[in-house]
Amino acid sequence: MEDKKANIIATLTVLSLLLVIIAARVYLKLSKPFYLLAGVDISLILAVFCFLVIRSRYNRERKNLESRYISEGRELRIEYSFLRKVAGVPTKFKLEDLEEATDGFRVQIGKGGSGSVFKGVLKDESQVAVKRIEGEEKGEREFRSEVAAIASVQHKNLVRLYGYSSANRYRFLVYEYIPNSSLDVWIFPGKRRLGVGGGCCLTWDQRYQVAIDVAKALSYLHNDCRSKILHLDVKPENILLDEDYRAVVTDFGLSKLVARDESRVVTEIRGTCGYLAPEWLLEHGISEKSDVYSYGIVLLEMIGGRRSITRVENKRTKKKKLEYFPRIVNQKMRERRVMEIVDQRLMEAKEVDDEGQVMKLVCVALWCIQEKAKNRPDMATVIEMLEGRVTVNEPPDSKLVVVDLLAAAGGDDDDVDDVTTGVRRVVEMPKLHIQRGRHFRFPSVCSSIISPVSPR
Ligand SMILES: Nc1ncnc2c1ncn2[C@@H]1O[C@H](COP(=O)(O)OP(=O)(O)OP(=O)(O)O)[C@@H](O)[C@H]1O
Repeated sequence: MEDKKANIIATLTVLSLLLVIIAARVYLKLSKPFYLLAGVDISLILAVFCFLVIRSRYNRERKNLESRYISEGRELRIEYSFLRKVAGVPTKFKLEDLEEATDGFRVQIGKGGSGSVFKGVLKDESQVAVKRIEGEEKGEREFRSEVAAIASVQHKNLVRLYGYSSANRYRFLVYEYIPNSSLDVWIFPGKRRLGVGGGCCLTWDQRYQVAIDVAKALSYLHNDCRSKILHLDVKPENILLDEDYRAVVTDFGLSKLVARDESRVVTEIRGTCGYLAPEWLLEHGISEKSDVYSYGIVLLEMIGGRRSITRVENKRTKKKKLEYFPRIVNQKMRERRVMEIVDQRLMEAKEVDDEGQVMKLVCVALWCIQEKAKNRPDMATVIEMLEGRVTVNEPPDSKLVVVDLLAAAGGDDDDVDDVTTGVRRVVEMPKLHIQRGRHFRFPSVCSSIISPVSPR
């Protein structure tokens, strides 16, 4: 605008100076005053030209410099945000940023125990999943532990936290977006992806790879971080699949940071029924082996394409009772009939021909769900087993009584939906007392469901 103004003034000045010369020529003829005036006029016109040339050069250079600074600034900003991402420093977002990114929280891609998850796109075009934590006190606790735990971790099989926001009554966590939903929709028939449809089935090889990926993520959390991180909510809903169907573990809402030298911690019961290790009930304190247990249950669910606990109806009495899949697997493994427990859809598609590999996965799973935590392998050993560097021996026989009890503790005959759907429900757990002679006293809610209780 200023440039234009200056150009107009310069042009008008030149024109008026030319007019002065013409007028002088008419009135003064070729007299001495005319030459004097013409000389002054021409010098002024030349001065205006020089001013215009210098000014335009100056402007050009200024513009060049400006655009260089802008692009350098942008590069710096990109570099800064890249470094933040690489260093894993979560950004504090404004609520308006998240509203804009999610288009007013329009596309919901998930719902869990602590809130809803929405799809969004940030200004730098990265796709994100924005988790809106709902609920007052519980939400605050989960929010804090999630930020604390995940802010410091960097592993390709663990979800990345881009940032967070704490505005009004909601708190938000902003994660990288993982496109292929969670493992449950890929292994359990009939499960649907929110807003996308359903009926998906992961191949055997993909399942085996997912088993290795999750083991690596957990091993990293247990062994390679500054503090030991216990996830404490390992289940198919918290295992996301990326574009190549590789696993990315998410949801650190229940996780716990533990000092390296602490072998066990005592904490209130948290987790999802069906995936809780027996030590939660026995009140001995929990450890990373509690994650190993939940992982073992997930392995069994991947092999069988079914939940570890299902509700079955007695054809004769029409009474519903809970069926416990790990016990069936244990029995089939001892009878060397492991192929009978493999997901029927995979068998029909003739996808699984390596019985040895099935046997290996079953044995690893049964090792992981050993009732005594010390008998379970650590996650690093599980990786070695799955990748074939360590021989997998047959696990000791186990009645799985305590485990069965824990599974059942989430619901009784009329109310078992939560235990059979993987929805987190931290129930008032029945206290299990160890009496002399090592008998267990079972509370009434469970006594009708569990199978033979024997002194152990
Ligand atoms: N980063 C992500 N990318 C894509 N989808 C996601 C992402 N995070 C979560 N989801 C979807 O949202 C669902 C619920 O997420 P999440 O498990 O973190 O919520 P939650 O409230 O903590 O659940 P819960 O506490 O019951 O385990 C997931 O099962 C998944 O389908």
